[in-house]
Amino acid sequence: MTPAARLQAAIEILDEVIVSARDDGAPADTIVTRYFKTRRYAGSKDRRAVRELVFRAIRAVAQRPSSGRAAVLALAEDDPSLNDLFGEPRGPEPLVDGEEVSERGVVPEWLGAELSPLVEPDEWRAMLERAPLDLRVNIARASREDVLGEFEGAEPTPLSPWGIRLAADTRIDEHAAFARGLVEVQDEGSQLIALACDAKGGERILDLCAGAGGKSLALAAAAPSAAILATDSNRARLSKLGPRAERAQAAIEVRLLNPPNELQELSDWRGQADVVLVDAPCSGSGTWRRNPEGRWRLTPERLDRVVGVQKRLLEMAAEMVKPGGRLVYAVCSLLSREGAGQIQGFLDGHSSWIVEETPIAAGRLDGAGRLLTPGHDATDGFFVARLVRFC
Ligand SMILES: C[S@@+](CC[C@H](N)C(=O)[O-])C[C@H]1O[C@@H](n2cnc3c(N)ncnc32)[C@H](O)[C@@H]1O
Repeated sequence: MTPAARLQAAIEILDEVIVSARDDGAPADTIVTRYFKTRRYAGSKDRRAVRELVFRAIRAVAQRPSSGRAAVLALAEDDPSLNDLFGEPRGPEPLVDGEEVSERGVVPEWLGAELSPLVEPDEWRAMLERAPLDLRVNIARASREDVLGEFEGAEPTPLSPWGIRLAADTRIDEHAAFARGLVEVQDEGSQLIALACDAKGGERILDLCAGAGGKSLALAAAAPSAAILATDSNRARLSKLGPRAERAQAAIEVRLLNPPNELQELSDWRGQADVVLVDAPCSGSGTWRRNPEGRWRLTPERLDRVVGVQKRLLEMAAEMVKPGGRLVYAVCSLLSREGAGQIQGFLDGHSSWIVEETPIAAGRLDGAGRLLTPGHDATDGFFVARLVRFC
């Protein structure tokens, strides 16, 4: 493909990404892969170059653009050589005076006021920088030092005692240590959320929003004799946990929940849990460095909806904790309403809970919890708070 044809392909893909972001459809990565399934003439260099263009355009524009072309024109403001490709054979249509160019930026304008006051504009750029590849060592089966030696160029992560860091594009799915269940891909920030639970052997631990089980597996590695129940309302995500647990040789019970019946479905855990982790669905604003088009998906209505779900999940989780037990609430978000605001609301309505300092040496205090940010901690962005039920 010529450079002009690659640019045209990027514009076509971006058009699809825009529709998908509006309709809550497939992620950009999937759309890129799908696009090339029907275009066998494109070689691996073409695919890589087009993918790179698509993601550079997504990173350049904060708010969902009107078209792929408008997004690419925003990118061309940083890289004027792209303008020369318009009107070339197989390239995009020639440029027209006064054409719409999307506004460049990091944070959508309407969302700026929602960010935690800790996230000052000088650290916004870091929210879009490429993340390294972090692995969590399965400390039930190997030490970090042993596993470090198995990966060339690996460094220990600075904040999590379980993590090792590799270059962003390292492939590990065929690595022997991965196949043997000694490592899992997990951002250092996610590892710190599991650390905040301080899981101990013999405890009953409920991971209420377990998804594909990344944090359940970390909890099982930290406390192999704990009784861990991983639940989620998404069957597809939860079904990934079984094979991962098998590879890690971790004993984790899995249960699919069917909203709005979660309380009945968890009746055997009511008031029984030593720890409940609520890794709640959220805006994902802490993970834009991995999913930059998350900015295009978010709307005020979607944010309101997810804040409502978080509140409901917190209420439900509180029912499961036994007196003296702890509730760890986390969101991969940098928005106050989902983090510090959500916990303040909970504390205002529940007098039998107290805040406990999270046992992680990272982040900054944000209300009743801690905030990890890409700019300050070089992790994905997370809010985490730990509450204890005293009666
Ligand atoms: C942030 S993700 C969890 C990520 C996961 N803990 C991990 O470490 O990979 C939030 C999860 O909450 C789940 N969820 C949403 N509503 C739920 C409900 N009512 N009950 C249980 N899980 C729910 C979603 O399906 C999603 O998998």
